[in-house]
Amino acid sequence: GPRSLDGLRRPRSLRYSPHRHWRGPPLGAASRHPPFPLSLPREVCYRCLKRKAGKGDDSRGDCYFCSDACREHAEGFHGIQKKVDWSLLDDHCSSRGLKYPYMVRRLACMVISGDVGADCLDILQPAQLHQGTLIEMEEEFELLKSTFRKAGFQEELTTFLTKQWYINILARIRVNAFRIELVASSYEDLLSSAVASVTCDASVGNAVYMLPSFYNHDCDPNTHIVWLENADAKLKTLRDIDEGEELRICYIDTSMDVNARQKILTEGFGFQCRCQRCLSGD
Ligand SMILES: C[S@@+](CC[C@H](N)C(=O)[O-])C[C@H]1O[C@@H](n2cnc3c(N)ncnc32)[C@H](O)[C@@H]1O
Repeated sequence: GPRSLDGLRRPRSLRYSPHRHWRGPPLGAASRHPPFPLSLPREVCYRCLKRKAGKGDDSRGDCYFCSDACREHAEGFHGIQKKVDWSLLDDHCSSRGLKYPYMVRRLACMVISGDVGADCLDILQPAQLHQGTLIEMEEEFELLKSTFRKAGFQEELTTFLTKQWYINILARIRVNAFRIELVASSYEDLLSSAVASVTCDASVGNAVYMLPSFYNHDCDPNTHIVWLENADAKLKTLRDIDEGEELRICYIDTSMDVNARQKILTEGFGFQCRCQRCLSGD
C-alpha cells in the first residue's frame, strides 16, 4: 500500500504557486528510447535530455551531448554501450513497442562501468507483475544477457545480470519511471511535438528519480510534475496545501472514469488505486 514518507509531507502550508523541487540528473536510468520519433526535427542530449539548440539533425546515428559535462558524465556507460551490437534487442523492442528494456540496458551499462551499484533501485517499491509480463521479461533478459556475452564481456563483469535482477529492476522501473515530455519552446517545436503526438509517443525519454519515486498517486492530485528543458523537474502545486498534507501526483490521465483508471493502474502500473476519488466511485 502507499507508504508515506515524512520528507514528502509539507512542513508548512504551501500556496498555489510554481515550486522548484529538485534538480540534477535522474539517478539510475534515463533513456532516450528508440525508435526516437523520426518526425521530430530535433535531438535531445543523450544524458540530460536537453534539446539541441538550432535546427537540423546533423548528428544522426551519433549521440548528441549538450555540454562537455554531460559528455563526461556519460563517458562510462556510453563507452560500454558503444562496444555492443544492440540490433537484436533493438529489433525485439521496436517491433513490440517496448521502452523499459532500454532503461534496463542503460542501467546495466552503468553498473558495468561502475557508475552505480546493481542494487541502486532496490529502495523503490516494485509493481506487482502478472505471469504474462514475467514471461516477456524472461525473453528480454535472455536477449540482454546473450548480447553482452556475444560482445565478449568478461563473465565477472556481468554476474549481477541474473533473471532475478532483471525482473527486480523492471518491476521498479515500471511503476517509478517518469515519461518526460518537454514543454515546447517555440512555435516550430510546438508543431513538431503535435505531429509526434499524433504519429507516436511525444515524450523525449523516460527517467527514474529517487525522491520523486516516493510520491504516491492520486486521481485528484494536489501537485503536478513539469519538465521545462531537460530531465530536471519541478513540482507545481495545483491548489493550496495544508501543513502535514501528503503531496501526491497523478500517474495517469485524470479525465478517465473510475473503471478506466483502475484498469490502467492495475494492468500498467501493477497496483490498485485506493485514493479518495476512487473510493468514492467518482
Ligand atoms: C512510485 S511508488 C510510490 C511510493 C511508494 N508508496 C513507496 O513507499 O515507495 C508507487 C507504489 O506506491 C503504491 N501506491 C501509490 N499510490 C497509490 C494509491 N493511490 N493507492 C494504492 N497504492 C498506491 C503502490 O504500491 C505503487 O506500486
